[in-house]
Amino acid sequence: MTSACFLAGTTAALIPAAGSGTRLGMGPKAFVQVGGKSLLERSVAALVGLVDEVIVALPEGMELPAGVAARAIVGGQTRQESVERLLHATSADMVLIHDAARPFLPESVVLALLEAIPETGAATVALPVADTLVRAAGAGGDWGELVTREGLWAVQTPQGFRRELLLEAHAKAKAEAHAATDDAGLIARLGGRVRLVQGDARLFKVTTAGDLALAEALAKDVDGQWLMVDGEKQP
Ligand SMILES: Nc1ccn([C@@H]2O[C@H](COP(=O)(O)OP(=O)(O)OP(=O)(O)O)[C@@H](O)[C@H]2O)c(=O)n1
Ligand SMILES: C[C@](O)(CO)[C@H](O)COP(=O)(O)O
Repeated sequence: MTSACFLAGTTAALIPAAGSGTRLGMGPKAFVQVGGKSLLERSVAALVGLVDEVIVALPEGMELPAGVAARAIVGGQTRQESVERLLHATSADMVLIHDAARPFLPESVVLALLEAIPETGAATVALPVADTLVRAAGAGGDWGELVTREGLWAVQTPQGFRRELLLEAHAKAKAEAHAATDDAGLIARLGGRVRLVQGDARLFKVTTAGDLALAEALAKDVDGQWLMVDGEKQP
């Protein structure tokens, strides 16, 4: 039984961490460290204790850092393939799919997601878009057309599912050679209801160097490494 106790049956956290981090350019991104801990270590630590097991998909030839409370499998050539392999590596009733690249995962968000899954069997964290959006003109560089942000949400992870439901959606996507960038969309494309759960700005995905700088700063705060002088945080 999960310590969260929202769900009947067992729950597994499945962490796709087999990416090459091309846009960051520092090698396998899950192993990049912020504040002395890898993105992977931070993502696993945020889930251990809230689920019954944690499984990580790693690049071929790589191993989990010592002390990480999870087991590892070899990931696929795409995130979609890595998740499919993770789904087949567990018999849990419910699964949480969480990018290792989103290392700052508040417990409150995990609990809210776990509570949302039973209604439809599929839920994802997401944030309402707060910026003005524009579609660039041509190859980019110039303002093209305004895109209304009304009703738009930016999808984050974790995403939570009845495992059988997501297995079926992945199988259909594979049979139809449909490539997707996330998992909830695979359920929605088949007409399944997906609950949107309020995410958190701290759940940003470390994708580029700018994100890494933000992650370094947040890691200091999260790890309580800020020096406080007269009530002010000092870097
Ligand atoms: N074949 C892959 C590709 C991606 N991922 C994982 O999926 C998450 C989101 O992917 P992304 O942020 O795009 O990571 P990368 O693919 O490593 O980045 P890039 O696209 O810049 O190469 C990451 O935790 C990444 O490790 C994975 O498990 N298997
Ligand atoms: C799954 C995801 O994090 C939801 O926003 C996103 O789609 C991953 O995209 P990436 O290009 O694989 O980083």
